Amino acid sequence: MYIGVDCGTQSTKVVVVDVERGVILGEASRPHRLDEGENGRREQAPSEWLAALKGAFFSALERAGVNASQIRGIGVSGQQHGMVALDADGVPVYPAKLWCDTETSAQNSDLVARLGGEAGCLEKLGLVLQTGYTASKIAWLREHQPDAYRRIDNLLLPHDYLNFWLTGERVTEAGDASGTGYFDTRTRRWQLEVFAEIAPELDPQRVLPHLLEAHEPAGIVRPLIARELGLGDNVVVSSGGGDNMLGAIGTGNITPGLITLSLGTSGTVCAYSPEPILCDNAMVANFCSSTGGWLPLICTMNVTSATTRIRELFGLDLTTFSDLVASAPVGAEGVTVLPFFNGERVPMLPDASADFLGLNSINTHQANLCRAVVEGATLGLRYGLELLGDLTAGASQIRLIGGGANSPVWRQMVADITGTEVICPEITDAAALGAAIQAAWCDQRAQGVTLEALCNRLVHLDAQSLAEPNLARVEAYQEVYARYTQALKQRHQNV
Ligand SMILES: Nc1ncnc2c1ncn2[C@@H]1O[C@H](COP(=O)(O)OP(=O)(O)O)[C@@H](O)[C@H]1O
Ligand SMILES: O=C(CO)[C@@H](O)[C@H](O)COP(=O)(O)O
Repeated sequence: MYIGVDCGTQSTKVVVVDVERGVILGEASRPHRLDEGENGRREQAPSEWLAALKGAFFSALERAGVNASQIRGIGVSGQQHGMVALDADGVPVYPAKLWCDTETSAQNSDLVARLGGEAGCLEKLGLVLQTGYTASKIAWLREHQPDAYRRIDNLLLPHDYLNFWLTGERVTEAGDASGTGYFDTRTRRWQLEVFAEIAPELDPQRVLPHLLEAHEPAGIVRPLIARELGLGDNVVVSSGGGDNMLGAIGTGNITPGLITLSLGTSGTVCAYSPEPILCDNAMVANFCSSTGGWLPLICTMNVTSATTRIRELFGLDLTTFSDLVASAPVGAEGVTVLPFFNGERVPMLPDASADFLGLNSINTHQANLCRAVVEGATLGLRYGLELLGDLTAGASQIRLIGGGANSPVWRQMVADITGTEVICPEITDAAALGAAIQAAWCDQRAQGVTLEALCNRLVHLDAQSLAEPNLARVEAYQEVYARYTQALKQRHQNV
């Protein structure tokens, strides 16, 4: 039995997997709070992740009917980019600034300029720095919290921090490290010249975690934690990775030809490549995978965060919201929403706010507003999919994951807006499943067990979730998408 953990933005999920029988035995989640403030500040206390992990761990085991002593290995997936800066005692010097924090957009623009603009970033890092990546968060801390900055002894990402708590080891791997902004995604090594530009006073040998290969263990669960969780001795913890990297494993996206699309707090689209990617469009993140390959990706910042905002504004539960979305026509009678409540990464508008366009006395009602915000979030992902261009060539199916994938209405909308067949894995929290699969790979690789074999055994698609594009709606969405891109163009001109 193996455990997969996924520390997302809104909650931490845990799955228990029986690898021999190829079944998921139980899953559970626990929420965390998001601390939002002026100027795009979005932070979380890492202690909340630990509390959520423990709560979800015990609950998932109970649901699975499994005793913790039966667990052989754990894999951890985490929201990407978050800055977890620890002091010499392993205590955070400041709350974790998250991937969706845009308070550091000025520091990001400054860093991009100092690295020689987009071309300089591509040459040095293999990707263009974006607000949200870890680099500008460190630069921000240096400028705004110099006392905390001076106490930094280690710079980890959320999944590294959970691995550190489990094992006591300060390590990372290429998938998540590629979202720091001080890592060369082509050579899979830290980029020390760029790191010195961001944090000249910090010694990279001391503060940057040791880089592992994806199949290597982060360590063994330390005795104190093993006792607390009821685990046996020598439980292995795999390298883990960013949630998008482990979501790719959990959808079987470990060879070219598939697209994984996530409707989580963020929206992401990614495709696997066995070779390094050097897409020169600054919005494409040329990340590494957590399997030894590469995973070019686009990320939009306002997906379920945006739909939840409107749903809660109207005081609706998920079912009523979904029914209202389904009741409105394609295109919401001319209402267009650019849902950039949190600023946006793709398109690159970190300081943007949301726009509701085309409202008139006839079309302004709940159903259209609900549909338009879901359409706006989904049209943004089509825009991202188009940016990936040839990187998704040959892919005939979208594997849909994340909380929003539980909605049949949304699944059909993704199929109609992208014109591509959509299917969900049995478990929409594919990142947690991917983490469990990676843990089994790490533990059983020496016996000749391959990642491909494990994915074949454990990634089951849910035939009930299949959504085929409806030709009439695909056609209708061409015009809606044109309206959306026109609104984007207008927005860019106004920035
Ligand atoms: N049936 C559904 N329809 C629409 N949204 C849903 C549905 N089920 C869950 N969600 C939304 O999914 C979000 C959580 O998604 P998740 O992928 O777990 O996020 P994260 O990993 O970023 O924490 C919540 O905002 C929740 O409201
Ligand atoms: O920043 C990115 C990807 O670059 C986000 O995708 C985060 O990794 C957060 O993921 P979710 O909480 O939405 O799953």
